Amino acid sequence: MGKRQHPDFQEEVERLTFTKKYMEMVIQASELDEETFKKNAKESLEGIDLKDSSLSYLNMSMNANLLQRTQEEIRNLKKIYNKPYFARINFLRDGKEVEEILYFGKASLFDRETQDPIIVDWRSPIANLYYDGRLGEVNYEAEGECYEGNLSLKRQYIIEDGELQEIRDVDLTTTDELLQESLAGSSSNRLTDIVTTIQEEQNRIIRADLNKPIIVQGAAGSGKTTIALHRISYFIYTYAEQFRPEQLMILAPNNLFIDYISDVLPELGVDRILQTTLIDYVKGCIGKKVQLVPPSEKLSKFIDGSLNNAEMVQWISSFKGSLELKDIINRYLEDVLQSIVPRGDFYLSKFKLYSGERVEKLIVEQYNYLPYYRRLEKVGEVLKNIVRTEKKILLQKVDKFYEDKIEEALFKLKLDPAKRKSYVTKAMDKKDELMEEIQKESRTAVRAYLKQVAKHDLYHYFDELFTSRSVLKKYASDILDDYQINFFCDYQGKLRTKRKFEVEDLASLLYLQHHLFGVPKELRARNVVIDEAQDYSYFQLYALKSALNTDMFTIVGDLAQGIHSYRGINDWHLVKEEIFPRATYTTLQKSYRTTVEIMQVANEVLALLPLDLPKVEPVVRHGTRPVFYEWANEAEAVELVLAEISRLYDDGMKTIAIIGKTEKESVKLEKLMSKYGNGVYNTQLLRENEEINQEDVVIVHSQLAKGLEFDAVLLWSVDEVYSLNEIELKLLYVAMTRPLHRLTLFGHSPSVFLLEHVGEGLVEYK
Ligand SMILES: Nc1ncnc2c1ncn2[C@@H]1O[C@H](COP(=O)(O)OP(=O)(O)OP(=O)(O)O)[C@@H](O)[C@H]1O
Repeated sequence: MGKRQHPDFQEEVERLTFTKKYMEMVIQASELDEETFKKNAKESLEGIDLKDSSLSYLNMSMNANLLQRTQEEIRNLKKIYNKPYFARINFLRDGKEVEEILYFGKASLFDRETQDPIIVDWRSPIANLYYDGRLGEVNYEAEGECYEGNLSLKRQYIIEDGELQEIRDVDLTTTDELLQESLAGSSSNRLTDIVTTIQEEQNRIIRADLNKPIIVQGAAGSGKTTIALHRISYFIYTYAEQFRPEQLMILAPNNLFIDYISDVLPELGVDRILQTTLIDYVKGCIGKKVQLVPPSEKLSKFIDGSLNNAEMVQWISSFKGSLELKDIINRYLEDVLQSIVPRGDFYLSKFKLYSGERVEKLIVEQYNYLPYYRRLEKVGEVLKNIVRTEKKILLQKVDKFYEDKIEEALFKLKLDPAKRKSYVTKAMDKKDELMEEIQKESRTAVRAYLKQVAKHDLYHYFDELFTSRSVLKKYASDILDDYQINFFCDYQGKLRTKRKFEVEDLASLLYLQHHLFGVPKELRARNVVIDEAQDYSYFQLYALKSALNTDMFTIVGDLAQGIHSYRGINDWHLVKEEIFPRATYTTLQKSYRTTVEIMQVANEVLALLPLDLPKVEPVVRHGTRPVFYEWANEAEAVELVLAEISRLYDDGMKTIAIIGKTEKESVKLEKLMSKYGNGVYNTQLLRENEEINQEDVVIVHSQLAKGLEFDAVLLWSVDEVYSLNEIELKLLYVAMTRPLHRLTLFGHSPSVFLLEHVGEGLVEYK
């Protein structure tokens, strides 16, 4: 059927026109409301009644809320005006006679008089029928109730610039048509929203119980990042009343990645959420400079074999991320806690105001929900209050005591006049002295009492535990042997001399910071999304959970891409059992990014990994086989690369990346391109804190390419070859799974990409 020959096409054009008109009207009316609210705000500010401020403030804040909501409504409607909806369903509820016709879009719009929905938000419960339901008998849940009925139509719309281009009815056979088209499109170096084509398995994750953590092991290109972002959007929609977007946080692997996902969040109606990296987050929590050894340095050294004592360095990296280290720190913290309990009772002058035992109880038990140093502050506050109230009573008592004595001397005791005089003077002096002492000490007693506790900064504690062999041994002797303890302390000692930390240390730093000093309120997110979570360590996840005091995490990752597995996670079940016992664990096996031909080759590399992961199933989309070009010298290699880039552009590829194995290799590739490339194509050597320039051919190393995607990828090996060890296999797998459409390999022999392990006929050799 031709594009516009659908029998309902005209009717749908009319519906679209109506919807747009209605939106215009609502926008206009809301803009008028906006003016009124603004005027009200101005008037209530001018006429603020200082005597009756509570009522005025109440009015003002109500008005401000209305203004904010109206502005948001206007913003949302304007945003979707050119594409108000993308799908429709016809649903006959059981027991009803008239079908509901519902249009789904990225925001909702209701008829202002009847409250009937004109557009239904894709995140509303009933939208499940579109994503989940086949035609026929279906049901959906809303607010704990299950609604059943019959779904007779699922229709998709292609609307561009506010004009209806095409409509498609989705039945059992054609469900994937729009998905196919959307995947066949071009990558813009930017992640996009997928609300129109969210698949059933993805929808389940987006809408999985929002009150529980979720762990997703997803194949390369299965939509993990995309889904995690859609889940945030769904969360904010569902809990709009309880959560502000600022209370949500995304932890991304680097700033390049944050830039890569930055377009999709506003598209999904989520823009004020905290987006950061683990490194920046921990720095923010500590509030100090943390000088890190460049995180990729160790990986590069592992790869090029330049590490001394690699086995022990590997051990130390994984130990720093283990929950055993957390146990050791816990033991140490118990002693730290004892060390901050002031010794002895609290006195004001010679009067005991509070027993040491009670102070200890406050610190160890009563305030155990607070960081240690906050507990001390609290004790300070308690003692100050006591001083404030007790001081008056004490002064009165002292006054009375000496006045009684004086009176006795003057009127009751039989003393000779000289003695009496001296007695009275002494008593008066003593009284003055004591009262003055009480007055004076009342200002200093608390400070003096707490001063006995030696205070230190975070690094002191970190160093004390990790660089002193005797201290570490005290807490770790049943976990580590002497050789390990000595190695650990020496290793940390060297880092301390350089005043540096490793990325692996972030877990301990955050954990100690949380227990000793606490994390700033604005950084205590209530819901967290972690992407590329396979690169985190168990302890990092544990420390984050403790510091944030919530287990509301969405954790997505792929063990097959765990290039930092020497320090990261190897087993999601351990994460679930030991850190997030309430979590739901789920897997995504389908890849939406890559063509069947490319995925077949990547799957062969995956099979070489010592991991128990099933093959990735590409969504059926065919392309050309990956091609291998053999070169004899560097100049020839560049020539071949340039010719391929030209072909790729001719074939309509928009974003192209050349991926080198390591950072060093990609620097070399950039040099070769500028030496022999005659400036035919602009290249951009990608670094961590850069934005991708879409027009340029991007040169990037495999580790940094993780998470990104391009229309076409050229793997180019000059000096560096991929070998069969686990890290390098993972790097190769990551690199091979970046393209949407085309993969070309350049090397001086097929074995540099381990192609001898790839089944015959899967790669074309030139
Ligand atoms: N349901 C879908 N409809 C359309 N496109 C989709 C769908 N799911 C995923 N995609 C696309 O597939 C590509 C891969 O998605 P994404 O980057 O989220 O995957 P990932 O699992 O995070 O990948 P990786 O682990 O390799 O980084 C993106 O271009 C995304 O837009």
